[in-house]
Amino acid sequence: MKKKGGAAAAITSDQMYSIEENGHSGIGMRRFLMMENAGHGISDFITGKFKQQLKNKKIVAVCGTGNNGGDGLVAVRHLAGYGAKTSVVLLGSPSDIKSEEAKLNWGIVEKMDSVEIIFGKEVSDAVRKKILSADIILDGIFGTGIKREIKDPHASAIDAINKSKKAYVLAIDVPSGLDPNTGSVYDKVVRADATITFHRMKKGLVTKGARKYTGPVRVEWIGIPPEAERGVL
Ligand SMILES: NC(=O)C1=CN([C@@H]2O[C@H](COP(=O)(O)OP(=O)(O)OC[C@H]3O[C@@H](n4cnc5c(N)ncnc54)[C@H](O)[C@@H]3O)[C@@H](O)[C@H]2O)[C@H](O)CC1
Ligand SMILES: [K+]
Repeated sequence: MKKKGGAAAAITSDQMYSIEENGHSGIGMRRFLMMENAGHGISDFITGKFKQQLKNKKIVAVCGTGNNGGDGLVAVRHLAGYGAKTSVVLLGSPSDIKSEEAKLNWGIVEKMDSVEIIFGKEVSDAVRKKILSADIILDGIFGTGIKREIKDPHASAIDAINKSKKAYVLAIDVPSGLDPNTGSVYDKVVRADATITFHRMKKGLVTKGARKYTGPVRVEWIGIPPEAERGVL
């Protein structure tokens, strides 16, 4: 019998997108629900790791404008409820946010006084300081959607995360900069303390050498019915 969660069960990003689409369009398990489960899974991981002792802990979600960033937005919303000092750094402008589900979650955090929001197309000194002073960093820059060379502001954000000496860094789905299919590094990559990946293990996370970027990897089921895998796996 093949071991679930190991290399044998790992899937590609294309397979993941097909499963997601089958779940969304075929079964009606909508993407915003998947994102909610992903974000709650991240929050649950952090509350478990810190034994719910999050009062006044500085948590910074560094988010791109794709759905990896959207997962980060959901996570900070949950974590704000535990008394953490939560911030979102959006690498881009709110009008660049791509999907409906990520826009929906941006609209919510925008209305929360308990979440500080910083956005822009450059990593300013203030943003760098914010990242360096964090106790916990959620890396939501790139997930399965990564393509092409990494430039600023993403490159500087990855550098700032890697410079942090004290923060616990949790990679959302994939450490940003790691190819989810091959495990090769684009130009730079987040060095995470742990990674939480969704639905199934991704091939790139179990390649030789990936572990130094991923840390231990947890696979989190996000409510996509197993039936959505029919015809894909
Ligand atoms: N089924 C699931 O597992 C779910 C996963 N979720 C999360 O969604 C991401 C994938 O989201 P997507 O929007 O497709 O891609 P990314 O967020 O990874 O990509 C961001 C965005 O950035 C663009 N881009 C790619 N490479 C670069 C680059 N080098 N420089 C600048 N910009 C770049 C790209 O075009 C994208 O638009 C997955 O990892 C999960 O975290 C969902 O929440 C729900 C279900
Ligand atoms: K990521």
